[in-house]
Amino acid sequence: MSAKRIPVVVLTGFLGSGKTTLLNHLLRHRAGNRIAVVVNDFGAIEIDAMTVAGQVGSTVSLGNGCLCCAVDASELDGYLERLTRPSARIDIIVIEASGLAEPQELVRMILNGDNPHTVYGGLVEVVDAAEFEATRARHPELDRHLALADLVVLNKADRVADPDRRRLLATVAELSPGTPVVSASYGRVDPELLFDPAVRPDEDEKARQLSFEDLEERYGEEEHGEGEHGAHDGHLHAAYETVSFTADTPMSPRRLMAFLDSRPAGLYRIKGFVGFGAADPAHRYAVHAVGRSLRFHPEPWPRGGARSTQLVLIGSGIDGDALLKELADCRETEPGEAAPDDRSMWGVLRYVPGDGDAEGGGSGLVTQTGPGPEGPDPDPETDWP
Ligand SMILES: Nc1nc2c(ncn2[C@@H]2O[C@H](COP(=O)(O)OP(=O)(O)OP(=O)(O)O)[C@@H](O)[C@H]2O)c(=O)[nH]1
Repeated sequence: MSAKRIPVVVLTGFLGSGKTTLLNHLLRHRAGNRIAVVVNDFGAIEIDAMTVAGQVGSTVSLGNGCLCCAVDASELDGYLERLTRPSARIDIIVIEASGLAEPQELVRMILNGDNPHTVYGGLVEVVDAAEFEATRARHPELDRHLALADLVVLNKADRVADPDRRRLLATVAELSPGTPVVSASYGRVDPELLFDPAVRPDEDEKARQLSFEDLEERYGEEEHGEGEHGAHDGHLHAAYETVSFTADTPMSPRRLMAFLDSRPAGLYRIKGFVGFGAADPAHRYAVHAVGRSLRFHPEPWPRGGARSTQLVLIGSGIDGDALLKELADCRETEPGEAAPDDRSMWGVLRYVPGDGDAEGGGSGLVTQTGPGPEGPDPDPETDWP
């Protein structure tokens, strides 16, 4: 059998490190390669799948739950089987793991799969340069994620000063000796790093990458100890709770900003889309909170879909029900409560990145509608009010 085997690359990294951003960059610069994407969202609403969808023909979503603990690995096997049919003409498959996934479990699933048309294409670990040290202090297990990586992308380089970036590069090099590390902003890495045959494992390169046996040796029993959370003990997601919020009534910009300003420290990640009704009828606002940073990206509403707000909140030690109630209270109480010409959107617009801070082609940024915020625009990434 001489049919080419399709590399399956696993893209991992802690919550909000920039995996979807990097993936979208790759999809925009794929140099003729046909890429299939498997997205593993954590949360009942598949925000990541929605963000990637539209960029690529073959996006499949594995839905709610952590792929690393998929009891039913056959769902992934089924997708891989479909994606590797010759009629799909796929050159490379990228699995974007949830921000709480255990990379070794994913790698194990791929190495252990019996699909003769795929080959493990390596693990890309995305690191958030601005959050890395604090995240590592909370989750020392991230060190071993780095140790497994075939390529580390130190992302959000724009958010750290050069000496800090150099220190981080040195730390990553120590944790993952011999692994190539590139720093990037908005995931803008050279796609060749993933697609180049030099990175693709072929028969001779097996020695360089992990084998199933290596994994079993390193992580075999230790990862599967049964405890309070069953087989998930020690997994990042065991400590996190995810809640999903949907509203068909527009959100009040003022009340939503008050909610975001006072969000609890444990609420590490918020992502989704917000509709502000009459305050900006033409756009929905993609929202991303990662740690204390907050961003809104206005984009035209997709045609034909319902104009609803959809948010996923992920945190540790959070009271999910209370947060959902608070969010429900952020809905407009009267239709058209926030008008386009009042100042209600100013709080939101402070967190829309400026031109010099775009993610590059196709990020969907638009110019601000209505009057801009007064005074100089603070750096929305660092200036938490
Ligand atoms: N300043 C800055 N922001 C970035 C960079 N890369 C990504 N972001 C922003 O970080 C936020 C999270 O990015 P995503 O790509 O959604 O992160 P993710 O890892 O897919 O998130 P999860 O799937 O929730 O784990 C978004 O607001 C991005 O625009 C970067 O290099 N610099």
